[in-house]
Amino acid sequence: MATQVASTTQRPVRIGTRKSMLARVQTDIVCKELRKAWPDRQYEIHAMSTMGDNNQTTALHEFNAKALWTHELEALLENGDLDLIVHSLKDMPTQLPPSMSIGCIFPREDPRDALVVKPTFPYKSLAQLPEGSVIGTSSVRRSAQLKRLYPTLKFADVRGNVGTRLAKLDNPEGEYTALILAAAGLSRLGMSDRITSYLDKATGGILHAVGQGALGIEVRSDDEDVKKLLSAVGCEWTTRACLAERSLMRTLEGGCSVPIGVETEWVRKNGSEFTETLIMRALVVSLDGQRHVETEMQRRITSREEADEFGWDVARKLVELGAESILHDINLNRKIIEEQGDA
Ligand SMILES: NCc1[nH]cc(CCC(=O)O)c1CC(=O)O
Repeated sequence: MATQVASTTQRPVRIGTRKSMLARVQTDIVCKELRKAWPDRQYEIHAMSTMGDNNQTTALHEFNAKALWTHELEALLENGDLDLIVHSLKDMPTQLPPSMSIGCIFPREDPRDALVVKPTFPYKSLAQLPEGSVIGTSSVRRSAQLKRLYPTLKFADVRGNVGTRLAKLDNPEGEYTALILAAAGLSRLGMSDRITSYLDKATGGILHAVGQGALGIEVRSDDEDVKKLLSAVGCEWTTRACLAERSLMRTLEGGCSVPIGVETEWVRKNGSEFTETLIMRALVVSLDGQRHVETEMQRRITSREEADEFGWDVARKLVELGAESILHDINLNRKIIEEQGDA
């Protein structure tokens, strides 16, 4: 070891991630692309468990869940122990500290949500589930949209990483009939065969989370070296679509705890080639699924700034349609929960 000569005098690129299997698989994707683009650099992967991984009991929506996943890794990035962090974009707060930025966004996996039915049941879709079936999901975005469409289903929290959740579903004594999970996570883990059906606006009737299926790379805003490395590996189509989604969410001040669903789609020419026209479908729904507003808009997007502006305009449209009063009630509800928590 001592005689091994480093191929470069530059310091290694230190990549931070969480410890879950999904986080590691996603980090390997990023590391592999960086090696391909910059073979002369060295890369180190540091996987850490975070507070979000360790705390499985407190309901996710009771505090700022996004900050929970990212805070500890961000502190290491800030002080230089890490050079970049690989996140599921959906878990990244829409507002980063000024010293941090998104260096790039990687190509998106299937962004849809998926229904995963317990293997001992024959049901092939949500519509086939009997009255009172228990759906495991901790996402109010998923449960609120589904309550609206399938009022006879029941919803229960399910925590832990993807593997843990599937084990809870498969447990013969378990309470869940089915789970809702991101198709992207299952696919990256090589478990797409667990998907019973896909849920999107056209088929399952629900819209996915902002940034779902994409990987966001967080860097120090002033680190030109790492930003240059990342400029060779991102995907500009995914970046613009996701920046528009994040701008929508930021404008509506939604976090994990606010049921905002979205779908973005680049209009294709001749069935395949992307054009610069982006379609966005977006929705805000009350926690009980009783009230909702939704819209669909499309616009030509030629820069990240235009993407940002588009998201803002779609949010304004939702507000015009009445999103404000739904969001107001949700925030009120959250405040009451927090006050009870203090007591
Ligand atoms: N909140 C957990 C989380 N964060 C990212 C993914 C899946 C991968 C992705 O959406 O990019 C998941 C699991 C899930 O929602 O099923």
